[in-house]
Amino acid sequence: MDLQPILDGISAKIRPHLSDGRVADYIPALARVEREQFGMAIVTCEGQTAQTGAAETLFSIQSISKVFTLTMALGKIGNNLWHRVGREPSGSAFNSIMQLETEHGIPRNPLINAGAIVVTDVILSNRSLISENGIGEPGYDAVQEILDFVRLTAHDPSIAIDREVAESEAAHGFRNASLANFMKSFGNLENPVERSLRVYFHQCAIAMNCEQLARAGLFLAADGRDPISGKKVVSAPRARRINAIMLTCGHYDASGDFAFKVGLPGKSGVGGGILCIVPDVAAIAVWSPGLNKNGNSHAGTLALEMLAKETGWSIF
Ligand SMILES: NC(=O)CC[C@H](N)C(=O)O
Repeated sequence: MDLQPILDGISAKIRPHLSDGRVADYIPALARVEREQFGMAIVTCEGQTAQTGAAETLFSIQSISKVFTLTMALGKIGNNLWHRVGREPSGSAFNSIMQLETEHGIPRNPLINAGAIVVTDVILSNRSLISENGIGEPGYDAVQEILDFVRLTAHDPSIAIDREVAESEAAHGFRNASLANFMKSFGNLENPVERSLRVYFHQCAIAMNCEQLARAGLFLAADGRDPISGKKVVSAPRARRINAIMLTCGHYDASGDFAFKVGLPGKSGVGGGILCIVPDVAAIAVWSPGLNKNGNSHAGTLALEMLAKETGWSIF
């Protein structure tokens, strides 16, 4: 299938929709991103690539980082993760605190903020790297390990953290701090709250473009093995399960709607990006900063809907 004309067509059709939605404004670094931007990139399991629009413009991956940290945490503690975080859709906003009280500090799933903070805590407690003098700021190593993992899967060592975004996440992260403190009170965080939050804020602030993101997610489309390098990232059953969680939980309280419209596992972030997996076929990344009321990219979702329709790609 020739993907380039399909992407070019979507790019033209999406234009009138780029002014819909609102750019995330909880931190200044995201609030000043120009809304009318759109980029999309596809990498197939056979190594074919196609891209359109601002596919090389860096954006803040935000919650899309939760897919990479989930993969890492499962690699470290396997199914023990499920004692500390569930795998059910939450049906509520990404930063909701409500369910945590009735569910005793166990977040519904790893792709909402509370769940991702637990996942971060697992990474912190099970770091592979030890700082040079062994007594350095322990959080530093976990941040570096997450960044290294993303660089490895994307095959791009230039990927970096936007320090300004990371700092303002911390300066404005009152809601995330409440989630973390609440979970700590139930004994579901092993590390000091500030340390887990620091790592979480830094993973959200990783800056990537659509090309890099699609490449980084490709192992999830190919049974956990990077089909281009041949390197195994996770086992096939694990890749299948990460995809299942993306499908059911990747768009917060709009996960059902995304499955209905697009029919593929996907993970969104408030930076306007979405990573989408077509099992056995391709990984797709789309970016447009205008968000719908659920905090998911408005034009990005629409573009994926168009792509699914035109290619027939769906898991259903
Ligand atoms: N949905 C998101 O992308 C949320 C990430 C954001 N940094 C937060 O923690 O609130």
